[in-house]
Amino acid sequence: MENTILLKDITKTFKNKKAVDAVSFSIKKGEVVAILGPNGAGKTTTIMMMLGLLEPTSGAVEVFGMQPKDKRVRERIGAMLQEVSVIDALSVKEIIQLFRSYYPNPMTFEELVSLTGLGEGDIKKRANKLSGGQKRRLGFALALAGDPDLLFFDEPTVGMDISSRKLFWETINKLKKRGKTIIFTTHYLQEADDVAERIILFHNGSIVEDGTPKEIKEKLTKQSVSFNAHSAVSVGDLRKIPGVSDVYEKEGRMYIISENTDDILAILFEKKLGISGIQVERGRLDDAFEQLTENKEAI
Ligand SMILES: Nc1ncnc2c1ncn2[C@@H]1O[C@H](COP(=O)(O)OP(=O)(O)OP(=O)(O)O)[C@@H](O)[C@H]1O
Repeated sequence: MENTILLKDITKTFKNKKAVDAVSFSIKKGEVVAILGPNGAGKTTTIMMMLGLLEPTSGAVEVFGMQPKDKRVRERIGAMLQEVSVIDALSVKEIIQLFRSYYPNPMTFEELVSLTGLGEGDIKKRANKLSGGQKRRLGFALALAGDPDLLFFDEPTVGMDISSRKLFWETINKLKKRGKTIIFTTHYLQEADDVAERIILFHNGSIVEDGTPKEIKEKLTKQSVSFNAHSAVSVGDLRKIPGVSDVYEKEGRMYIISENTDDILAILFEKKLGISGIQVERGRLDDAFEQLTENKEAI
């Protein structure tokens, strides 16, 4: 399948600081990719290089097999970056129409309004009269104006209320169904877990993990069996069960950590301990993320 994006050994140095350090990856058409990592990990810098807004110090970036700055590339890209700066003197409608005019095959105005949830009242307003959330919606509409094949969103849901967030991700799902390639960053890991097919995890300018949310969680988090604690079952006894890596009691529940929760459940039933309220859980992406970035800090 055609690579939409190809990064070959990209490094970006600001003065003496390596913001991005020898990063390589490719993204295929139609992929929905979350770029995650703590503050300062190099996410925005990488996105800026993919957009052709920053030049790499070394390495090469290809988008649709061309240089990111190529006009033919620009016409197929939409981006919503952290700062939405617009022309204050124009109305929302005028700004959207202006952006539409830059592209050969723009989305219709009506579709842009409906996809981004801009209301009747909003489109008449001048840009400088918009609330933070309305500004994000306008930024979203401008990113979609050219009906692009490739979309970038840098922390898109910051400053959005819950319903705006829901609408935003619903629209992303619609765009995904249309075969668009979508790359986004977020600090809300649940969003990445829910929406992304692939997560590229950055830390200190390098990629430390690249895989599906499921793969990353399975690799980095442990499974647990928990049940309502009761006096007949002690932490010490549970620790003796083969395959148990840890046992602890928290808020009235007993947790058993193990790589093989099926075996643990079988043993618990066999012992007829009379336990209740059983749950089997896998750690969340937050846990994986925390573990990974903490470990790397120690190295
Ligand atoms: N224009 C610049 N001049 C100097 N240093 C910069 C510049 N832009 C970024 N940096 C540095 O490069 C590193 C990576 O920054 P970047 O903005 O890419 O991180 P990020 O992962 O997007 O972080 P955040 O989650 O905070 O947005 C940081 O240490 C940052 O201070």
